[in-house]
Amino acid sequence: MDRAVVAYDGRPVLDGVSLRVDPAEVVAILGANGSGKSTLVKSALGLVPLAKGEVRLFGTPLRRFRSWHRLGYVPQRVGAGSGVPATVGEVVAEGRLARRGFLRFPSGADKRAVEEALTAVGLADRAREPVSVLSGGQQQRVLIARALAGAPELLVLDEPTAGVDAASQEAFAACLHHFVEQGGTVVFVAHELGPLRPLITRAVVVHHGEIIHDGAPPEPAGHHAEPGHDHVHPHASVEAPGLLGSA
Ligand SMILES: Nc1ncnc2c1ncn2[C@@H]1O[C@H](COP(=O)(O)OP(=O)(O)OP(=O)(O)O)[C@@H](O)[C@H]1O
Repeated sequence: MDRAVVAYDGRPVLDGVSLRVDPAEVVAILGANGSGKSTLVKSALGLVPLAKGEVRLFGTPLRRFRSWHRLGYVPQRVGAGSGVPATVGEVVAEGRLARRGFLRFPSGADKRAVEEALTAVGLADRAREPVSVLSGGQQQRVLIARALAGAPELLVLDEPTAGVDAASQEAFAACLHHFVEQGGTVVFVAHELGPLRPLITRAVVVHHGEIIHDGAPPEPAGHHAEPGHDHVHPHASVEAPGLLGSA
């Protein structure tokens, strides 16, 4: 994306942001609440219009981009179980639609892709259950499986681990690791890196609609690593000055 400007009701929320992601990168988009992280990701996918600037996906200007099967998107905190009752397997199968077209019945390859995606997130045995009976973290894993089922090259996730139980966070980290090993590219929004920290190759910190750091992941503050430090500072690692190195 090049000099992207996004405004809601005339109020700028992204202020001329330029960002390029190359194949095989694992990029964490960090920043405080309301800094513009979700808006950055959504505008990069054409879900929010740009007031100025340009977005290219896989080198193609957004308005001409049609290869949506090349990317998988997991939105922020949308309960997979909200609204229509659906089973885990049905939700994940939606992830195949961009590949198979809406009017054809699922092929053997579609069914295998759904099974593999559910296995990757550790929910293979839950396919026939209604999504609504799963925990929040498990529902988030269902959405990740839905994105993986389309066999994307690029996975974009908005706060995949926010409010997610530890087991789901670990399952997600393992599945991301596998995806990256297979040559996948990942961009995700996060408040805390947690078990994802070892996977990321680059951190982009957004502050008031601008990128204020792009490079090495910020180190956790020293005292946070001390045993016995148990109270939570969700944004401390990205808000505290001096944690971002010399950038
Ligand atoms: N659809 C919208 N209409 C109006 N204002 C919006 C809309 N979406 C987001 N905003 C505002 O734009 C700013 C940036 O929001 P955004 O969701 O991009 O931030 P964020 O960094 O992802 O925050 P969070 O960590 O809380 O998800 C916030 O002030 C938010 O209130």
